[in-house]
Order: sequence, then C-alpha cells, then structure tokens
Amino acid sequence: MKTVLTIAGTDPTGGAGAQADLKTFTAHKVYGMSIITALVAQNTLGVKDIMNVTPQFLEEQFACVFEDIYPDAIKIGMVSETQLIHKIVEQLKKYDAKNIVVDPVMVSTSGSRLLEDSALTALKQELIPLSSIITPNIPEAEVLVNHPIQNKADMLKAAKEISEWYLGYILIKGGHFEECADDLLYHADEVIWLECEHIDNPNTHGSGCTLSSAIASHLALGYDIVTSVKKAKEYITGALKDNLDLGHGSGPLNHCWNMK
Ligand SMILES: Nc1ncnc2c1ncn2[C@@H]1O[C@H](COP(=O)(O)OP(=O)(O)O)[C@@H](O)[C@H]1O
Ligand SMILES: Cc1ncc(COP(=O)(O)OP(=O)(O)O)c(N)n1
Repeated sequence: MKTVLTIAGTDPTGGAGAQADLKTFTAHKVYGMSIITALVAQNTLGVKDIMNVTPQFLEEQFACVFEDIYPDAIKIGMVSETQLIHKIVEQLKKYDAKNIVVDPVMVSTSGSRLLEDSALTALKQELIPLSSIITPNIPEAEVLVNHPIQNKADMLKAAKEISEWYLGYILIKGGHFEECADDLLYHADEVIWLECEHIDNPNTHGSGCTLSSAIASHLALGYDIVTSVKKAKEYITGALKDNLDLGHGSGPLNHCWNMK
C-alpha cells in the first residue's frame, strides 16, 4: 500500500487540517499518516484558538514516522511559526523526503490568521523551495506576489512572477472568484487551465486542504504532477457537488463521496 504523510494543524470538527487530509488519503486508498504542527480549536464557524507544538516535539514525530513507515508523498499545510518551519525543513532534508506538496496556508476562509507575519520569509525562502508543487488560493497568491489578483489574467501574471523565484509547479486556485472556479497550473512557461463552473455550495470548509491532499495521494500512487492535479480537481469538484450540509457555518465536504 502506498503511504502519504500530512504535516498540518488540526480541526476537531474534521473539515480541514490533518483530519480532512487523512480522510482524503483513505478515499484514495493510500495509507495516511500525520505529523501535527498545532492543535487548533476551530469549527465550521471559525478559529477560536491555536496551540503550536514545540520544535522538539515536531522532531520526535518526524522520527516516529520516517524511521518506521517512510512516506511516498507528503502534504504540508498549516505551519504558523518560523521555528517550526525551520525544524520541518531540517527534518525533510535529513530524511531526503520527496514528492512534497506545500499548501501555503495563511488565513482561514473565516478570516483567522494561520501563519504569523514573521514566518512568511521562512515559508517562501526555505520550505516552498523543497516542494514539487505549491497550491496557493487567491489571497495566498496575493501575499506571495504582493499585489491584488482580480481575474484570470492576474492569476497568470502572478504565476509567472512566482516562477521567477520558485522552480516547481504552481497551482493557483480560483475558488474565491464568483463567476467560475478555474485553477491555473503553471510550470516553465507551460499553462494549463483546469476549468470548472462555480458550484453553488456554501459548504467549502477545508476545500484547499482536501485538494492538496488529493494531489499528494495521486503522486504517491505514481502519477505525474499534471495528472495528479487533474485527478485531484475532479475529486474536489465531486466533493463540492455532493452537497453535504453539516454544522452552523461553512460546512465540511464529504471526503468519501467517491466511495459510495
Ligand atoms: N464554489 C466552488 N465551485 C467549484 N469549485 C470550487 C468552489 N470553491 C472552491 N472550489 C475549488 O476547490 C479547490 C480549493 O480552492 P479554494 O477554495 O480556492 O482553496 P482554499 O480552501 O485554500 O481557499 C479549488 O480547486 C477550487 O477551484
Ligand atoms: C488546521 C487548518 N489548516 C488549514 C485550514 C484552512 O483550510 P482551507 O482548506 O484553506 O479551507 P478553509 O478552512 O479556509 O475554508 C484550516 N482552517 N485549519
């Protein structure tokens, strides 16, 4: 069985973070594992509190995973502090990790900051360069390029700007636009639009976590990056169309819609 690791924060209601990632791994029939960066008190209504783990505890979790069950692919989500990013970078290098997907989580859709301002430099200069693909949403891409992104032309411009300092694949997600949900996959002047109509579903909590975990699952299964992204986009679209309605805010997805 192929193995996939998430390095992420938690969501006790299971819609985002490590819990969503693990469900996504299971839905792709890969063996899921998790290294926790932070305990997050959150639900469909928003984030109440964050308790980061220590770098030492992060290192112990790395040893438990990598010295026992080596992952075929890794998804990295919420890592809010510089010292935790430093530790993850050190450990990924130590264990010669491959097939790394970085979802540069910065702010939850409900508006809570999940990345400290001071950690942005370490994210850009140390963690992102180790990855094969990054998956920013529009607000995250705006932070990476430091200007607004209002349409598809702006998305392409932003991807080109990011490619000046990052050599991997860049997936800018268009889920925050009203008119459509077209994602842009960009690499070395290659432009692929993954087109999708805007699905009228207010329950999108954790959609970015779920998409990046689906990409990592497909990488572990041996697909190339372009195929992995296309298959992951089909999966997230199906999950959004499944119309699960739980909770009092922006609800979670049915990660196992494809197993019905
Ligand atoms: N209403 C929607 N209709 C169709 N696809 C969507 C919708 N909202 C999000 N998506 C898709 O879900 C994935 C996650 O995107 P997004 O919600 O932008 O990420 P994040 O959760 O990181 O903010 C992307 O493939 C995006 O296009
Ligand atoms: C622990 C944790 N990680 C990431 C997020 C953000 O999730 P995302 O998939 O970007 O979707 P929204 O929750 O913003 O809709 C999170 N909330 N918690």
